Amino acid sequence: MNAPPPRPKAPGLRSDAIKTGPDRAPARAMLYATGLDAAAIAKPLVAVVHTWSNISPCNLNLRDLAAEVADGIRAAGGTPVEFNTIAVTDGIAMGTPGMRASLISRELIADSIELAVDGHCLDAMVVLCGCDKTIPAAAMALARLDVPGVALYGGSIAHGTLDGTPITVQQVFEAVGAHGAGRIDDARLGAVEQRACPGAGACGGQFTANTMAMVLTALGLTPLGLNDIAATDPAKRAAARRCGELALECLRDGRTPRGILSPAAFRNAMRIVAATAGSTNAVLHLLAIAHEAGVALTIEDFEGASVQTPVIADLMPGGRYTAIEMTAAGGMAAVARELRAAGLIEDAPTVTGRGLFEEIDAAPPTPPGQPVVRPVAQAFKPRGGYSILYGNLSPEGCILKLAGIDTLRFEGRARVFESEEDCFRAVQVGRIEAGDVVVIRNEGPAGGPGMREMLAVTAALVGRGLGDRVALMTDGRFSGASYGFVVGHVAPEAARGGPIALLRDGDRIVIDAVRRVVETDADLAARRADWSPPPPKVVHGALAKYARLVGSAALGAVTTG
Ligand SMILES: CC(C)(O)[C@@H](O)C(=O)O
Ligand SMILES: [Mg+2]
Repeated sequence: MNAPPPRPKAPGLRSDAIKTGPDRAPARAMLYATGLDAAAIAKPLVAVVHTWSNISPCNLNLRDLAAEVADGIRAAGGTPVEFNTIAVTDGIAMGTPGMRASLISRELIADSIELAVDGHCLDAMVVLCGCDKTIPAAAMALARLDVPGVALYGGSIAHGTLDGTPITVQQVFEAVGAHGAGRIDDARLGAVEQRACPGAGACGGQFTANTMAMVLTALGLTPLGLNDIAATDPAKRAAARRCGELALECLRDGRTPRGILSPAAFRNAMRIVAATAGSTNAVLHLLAIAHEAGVALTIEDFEGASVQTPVIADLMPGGRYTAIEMTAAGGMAAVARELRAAGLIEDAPTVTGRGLFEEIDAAPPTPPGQPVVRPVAQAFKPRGGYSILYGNLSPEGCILKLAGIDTLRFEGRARVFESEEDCFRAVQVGRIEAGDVVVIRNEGPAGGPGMREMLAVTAALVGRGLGDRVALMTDGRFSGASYGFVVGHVAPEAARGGPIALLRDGDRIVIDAVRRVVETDADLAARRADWSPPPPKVVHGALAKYARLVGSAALGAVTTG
């Protein structure tokens, strides 16, 4: 890996470059026009970056929080400068061609934060993020820019309730499968759909957004506890204000992200993901964040973390509880406290200037009798929620999600699909049977392009009662709400000649988490001569540009050199 070069740090404020001296009069004229006076211009200019959008609940509260951040910045002696960037909502795009934009948006968000903050020589930043890709993008931008900064997650959505049971968007996706199989009627599907998502906030299980929010805290980029606060909890406003103040403290103390993003911080983050059976997207995103921070992290490091770390939180999709119930049970501090007691996380610097252990000590005690988080000695599962496999079908490595399943080996016959849509249709019309290994290819970072999440398919399988009787492998990825015997991120991907491209219907496939292999006895070498790369699906625009630039999923699917 090429470590990114250190960022030059001149004495004084970065923003002096745009506001100090006679030459800068035009820039000052612009700033006066925005309503600032000379005193405000002289202060540190602190970016308030957010991914607000009203297309979905995930980022809906971020404009309100941005106003609180700005107040915090002013109170601490800075001048806030607000701008927003985009978000692509997986819960809306899922199962459609639009989902190709999802992972690509991660790079665009990180790039746009870089360009806006560097383009105006801003001194520090607070990034407010809400849904899956906006969170890793915030961390990537902080690591890449290395200006003093803080990230804050807008918070989880509350869960809905149906028949007295908490439900989330996961149950809506699964209801689609149950409806397709004739197990529920239109009225029931309508009730699930109406009740699952009661307001602002990102998807409410240990799906990608909540997993990545914990990752931000474990990495030290958000003060412990603040990401646990739900989107609609009035306490979120005070948290936002605090982050505004904190950005100024970081600037004053010279505390920057790369000083926080140590190898220990990444080890802690991997352990938190394993212990909460979180989203496999965390593997992809942590590799990308490490790439920006210049920290050597490999996909194989995730296996070590997962083997050593039992699942100690009983969270959807594999477990029973929602994010709101997790927060009531003590949230991230409760998990971190148990992992620390078992020697499974390390002390590491955080954005507050205090170490992670000091933050854990200062957090409210874990409520007695809570059912969600257990001590390591009474873990729900002996090992973490994912495993990294290799073999003749994935020489660079791929990810098996272990959340929600007890099987460690699956052997079956390949049912090969060239796209998610083809596979989804086959599931919905009942053409997939117990014992099949569903292969969905040409959905990788370059081939998709954009490495779509296969939630529509995995949820449809679960909804038909096939979740533990069918395996799935893909060069695409999974939603945090996916579970079942599913292997994703198969690398190299089909479009770049990975062996998954050579599979045919009926080939015997073995997926074995004990031997850590994904393999076939089909004579792949003999088929190689007949293979040629598929033509690009998109030839113009952002998707085509991404397809040309993106690297392997086993390296985080990054586009920066
Ligand atoms: C729609 C979801 C549940 O947010 C999904 O995209 C995820 O990755 O968790
Ligand atoms: Mg997602």
